[in-house]
Amino acid sequence: MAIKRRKISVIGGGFTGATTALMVAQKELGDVVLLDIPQMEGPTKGKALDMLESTPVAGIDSNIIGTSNYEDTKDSDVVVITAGIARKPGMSRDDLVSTNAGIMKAVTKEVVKYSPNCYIIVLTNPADAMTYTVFKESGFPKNRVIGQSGVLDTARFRTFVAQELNLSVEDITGFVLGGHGDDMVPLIRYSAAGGVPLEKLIPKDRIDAIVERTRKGGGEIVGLLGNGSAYYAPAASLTQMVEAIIKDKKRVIPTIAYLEGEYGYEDLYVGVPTILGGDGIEKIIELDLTDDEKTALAKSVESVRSVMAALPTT
Ligand SMILES: NC(=O)c1ccc[n+]([C@@H]2O[C@H](COP(=O)([O-])OP(=O)(O)OC[C@H]3O[C@@H](n4cnc5c(N)ncnc54)[C@H](O)[C@@H]3O)[C@@H](O)[C@H]2O)c1
Ligand SMILES: O=C(O)C[C@H](O)C(=O)O
Repeated sequence: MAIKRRKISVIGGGFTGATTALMVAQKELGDVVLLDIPQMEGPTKGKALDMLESTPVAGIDSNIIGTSNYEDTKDSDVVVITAGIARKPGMSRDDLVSTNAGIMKAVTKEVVKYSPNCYIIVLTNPADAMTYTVFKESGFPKNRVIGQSGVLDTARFRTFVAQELNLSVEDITGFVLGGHGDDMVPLIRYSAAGGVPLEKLIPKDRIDAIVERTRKGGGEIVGLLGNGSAYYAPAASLTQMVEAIIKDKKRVIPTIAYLEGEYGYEDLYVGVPTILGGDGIEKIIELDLTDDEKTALAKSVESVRSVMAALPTT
């Protein structure tokens, strides 16, 4: 049988969706379908065509189409959900919960109908609660519903550490645990520059400042943009996750994963280190935490649970 290209659908053709479609295509991970609501069909088709016309210049053989018809997403290998509203200055991600939960339910029904075997990556905020909503609505096994926050939060942390030390971003590693909110938990003990623990390289007050900036990293961009939220780094993060699945890379990266007892929590989607490969979340890595880290994680989990309590019940 002929080998076919992979198919990646991106639901929501706004800032993050369109940027993700382009980045995924630029890595030749497969053919890309960008879908938005019928009222946005023209702009969605226009963005996709514009991207497609960049492919000869870039030397890329990925087809890219824009649509509002879910039939075009049929048999996707990976579906990325970015549909929904984004916050504006003065809002928290949690303010988006009821609107976006409704959108998640509607979108998930269609995604599952046309791609019953796909892997779903959820970006829409509040991301932990939205990933949970998609999981419940899809009926998929937990390894096939994955949320994005940790790659982005860790990327922000790595950026700030690299700036602080004037070192290559490539050599900085880190992990951010917990919910995608202002009380996320950057794990300093597991962060390093070229293998050297950060605590040996950066004074405590500077580390604390970097942790604080990382926690508020989304808000920093929202404040600067004035009308929307970050999309380049989020799209790059989604692209890394799509690549990990499509190429079965078995990357050790933080994702929003469903916990069934890991870290002491049940029936909850929250950010933890995972192995992401050809079967989605193949493993959750349980790190030993100090009492302080456990307390910080508990506080972050509490925030996620309070957002989940606001999820519509029907
Ligand atoms: N988890 C993260 O790290 C992270 C990072 C960035 C953005 N986000 C979130 O991702 C979401 C999208 O952000 P954005 O900047 O792309 O916003 P955006 O407003 O630019 O795009 C959202 C798009 O979704 C579309 N949409 C709305 N309802 C839809 C539906 N039912 N079906 C299909 N499409 C629909 C809109 O028409 C719009 O084009 C927001 O909720 C934002 O907060 C999360
Ligand atoms: O901050 C936001 O609202 C968007 C996203 O979650 C981010 O962290 O950039």
